[in-house]
Amino acid sequence: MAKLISGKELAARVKQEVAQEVQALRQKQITVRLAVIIVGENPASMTYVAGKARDCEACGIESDVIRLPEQTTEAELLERVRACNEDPSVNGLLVQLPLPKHICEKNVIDAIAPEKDVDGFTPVNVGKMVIGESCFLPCTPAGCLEMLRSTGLSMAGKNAVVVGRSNIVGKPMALLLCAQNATVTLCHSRTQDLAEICRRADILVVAVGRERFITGDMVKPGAVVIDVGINRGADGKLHGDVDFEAASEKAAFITPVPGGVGLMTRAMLMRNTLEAAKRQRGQAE
Ligand SMILES: Nc1nc(=O)c2c([nH]1)NC[C@@H]1CN(c3ccc(C(=O)N[C@@H](CCC(=O)O)C(=O)O)cc3)C=[N+]21
Repeated sequence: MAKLISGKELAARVKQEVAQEVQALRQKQITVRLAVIIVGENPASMTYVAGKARDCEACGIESDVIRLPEQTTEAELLERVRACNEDPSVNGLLVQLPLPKHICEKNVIDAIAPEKDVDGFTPVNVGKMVIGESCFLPCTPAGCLEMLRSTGLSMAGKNAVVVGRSNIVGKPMALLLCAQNATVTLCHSRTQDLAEICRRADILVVAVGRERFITGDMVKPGAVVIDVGINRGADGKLHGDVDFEAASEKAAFITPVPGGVGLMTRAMLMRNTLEAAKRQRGQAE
């Protein structure tokens, strides 16, 4: 039976550390602030943004949620982004994705000042990550890495399989695992013999967005399984991409959904926001 990697416990620990540092900064009259821009009323996005605002409060980080209507034009949104870039009281800035179809996500991400890009989505931060320079790591893969570290197992030389090649999760996850000296295989919708490849994985990270995509027979006995999926099932509940019950019988460690990677994503955002404030402060001095 697999041990559970609790996103709840790990995220609480990270947030506790962030809260302590934020408090120490406050004693020096330094505040930490995150601006979150959300366009439209996608219910999932609204839930995530509410969660981020709650985490900010728990960490003593000031949060500004800027809610814009669905019909907001790209030019109007870009103007908001620029205003946040120029506002010295804003340390971290993120624009919740997905954006309405009439807005080009690339143009919006490109407009975010890299030093405030706490999502790690701008080309500058992505490029730095690729070459191993200090940067803001994207929150979801960074959270997965923390969960892997929490097992105490070494990643060096292990077979790591990442299923899903999105810019936000799969691709950066593969790079981070590579930096940990794992042997990485990045799989996607065109991969042949996916089950075969998954069965060789000592570390299996899944981010495809399909309920029960990974079945029990695809999990190697003793593997560490990280489930990034968040799917609203026909039962109205949240499910990951992994058949949790079946995979639990094989894996040594597994993350739950809910209560797993999602909570760590938010905790990493808090850490990045604190880091942004410290770096900007360092620049000002
Ligand atoms: N610019 C941008 N940055 C993001 O970081 C970003 C984004 N856009 N778009 C969407 C994805 C998704 N994401 C999640 C964050 C928290 C939970 C989370 O807290 N999940 C809880 C449950 C939440 C619920 O009840 O729905 C859990 O898994 O236990 C999930 C998903 C951030 N994303």
